[in-house]
Amino acid sequence: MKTLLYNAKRLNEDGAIVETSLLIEDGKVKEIAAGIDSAADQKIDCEGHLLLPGLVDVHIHLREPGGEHKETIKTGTEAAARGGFTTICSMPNTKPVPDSVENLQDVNRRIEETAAIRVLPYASITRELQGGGELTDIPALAKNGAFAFTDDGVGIQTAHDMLTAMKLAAKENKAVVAHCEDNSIVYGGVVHDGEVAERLDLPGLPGLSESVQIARDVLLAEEANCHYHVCHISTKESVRAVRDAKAAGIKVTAEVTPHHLLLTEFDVVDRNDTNFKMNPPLRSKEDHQAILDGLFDGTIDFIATDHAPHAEEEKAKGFIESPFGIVGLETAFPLMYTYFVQEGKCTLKQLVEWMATKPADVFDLPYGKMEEGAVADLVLMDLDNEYTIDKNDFKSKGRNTPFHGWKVKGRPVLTIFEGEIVYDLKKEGK
Ligand SMILES: NC(=O)N[C@@H](CC(=O)O)C(=O)O
Ligand SMILES: [Zn+2]
Ligand SMILES: [Zn+2]
Repeated sequence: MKTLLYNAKRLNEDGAIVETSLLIEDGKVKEIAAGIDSAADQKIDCEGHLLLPGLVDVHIHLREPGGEHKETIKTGTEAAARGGFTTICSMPNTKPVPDSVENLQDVNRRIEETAAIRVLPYASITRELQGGGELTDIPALAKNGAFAFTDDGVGIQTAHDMLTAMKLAAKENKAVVAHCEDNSIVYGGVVHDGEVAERLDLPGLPGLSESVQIARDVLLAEEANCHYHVCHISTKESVRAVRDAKAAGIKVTAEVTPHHLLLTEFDVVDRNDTNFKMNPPLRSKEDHQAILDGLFDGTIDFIATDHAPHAEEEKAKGFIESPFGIVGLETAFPLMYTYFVQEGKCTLKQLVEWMATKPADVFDLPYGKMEEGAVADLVLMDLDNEYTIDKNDFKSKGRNTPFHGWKVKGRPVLTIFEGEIVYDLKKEGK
């Protein structure tokens, strides 16, 4: 089976946009060159749009099994494809938790049956995602399809448990991926512990609960010689701890979310708008500047959405009672393109590195690059397509976004996974 994508553009080595065509054969990129004139079973006119490697997101929540009213593997992967993603890694805070080989195999069976794109599932570090207590059988889970290990949603509370997990994961050449939160200094917080918490009279979540675990964990990672990856980094001190650890040669990497790059605590203005409630919370202006600096100097390696869908009735319970989390898969690229690339904060090449190449490289995945011989995971972006984000338009079941109504430019129009079309904007009649 051959597919020819013609009349397209691509980014060259220097980040310039040049004319191209691309030939797919049997699910792989066969040739990338201008004016390929080959016989093909299918020819697609790219209408001058930009071909990029399919985006990669190593931090998303699919909710299946156990939370199908929030999202399913089907709806979550359709949302991902619509957002231009072809590889996503699913977090283990499901019911049941993938904390045994049997449960992990069940997740993989479901993925095989219903996923629109590639899903690589995490297994948990602890039984039932308790952040401590009994650890899972990390060697067995590693040998049976765990992408990496995490208790995302909770922090690992003791150094002993974290060290044991890291030593086991390192032996299997797997990463430990950490939601960093020391429960002893969280104090029931729901927004950043700062000016806005006081103004809105909401309990504050101190940045220290995150950074103190990162500072601990980088030393444990050094001892265990383990790849340690920090989820959704959000504070100045956290960035400093990662920067210092990298300088010391420790195998640490970190991700940041689009919402922490685009918003601060001052965007939380309404005590009832829980679309601004997520963990970690939107932080101070100083923290925001530090994560920008960290992303630009390479301390923070890439962007991940932390797509966390919740049902509307759950999010309607107010700032104290509602669950933490917002969706992100369908808005990440347009938001980052509009508010970073278009505003001259970064180049398009940098954005593609942060959203495709680097997350794949950090986890040794053979994706995230558009090159001959690679799996044909591609996205066609219409950089001139202007529209308004509408939560009611999402393929995700989640409507919990703080970006509803934002004007954006740049939109995936066609997503190709292993050589097959998995999303086509034209079919939406847009
Ligand atoms: N980020 C969130 O606010 N929520 C996530 C959990 C998590 O990523 O910690 C969720 O599963 O809803
Ligand atoms: Zn988390
Ligand atoms: Zn998460």
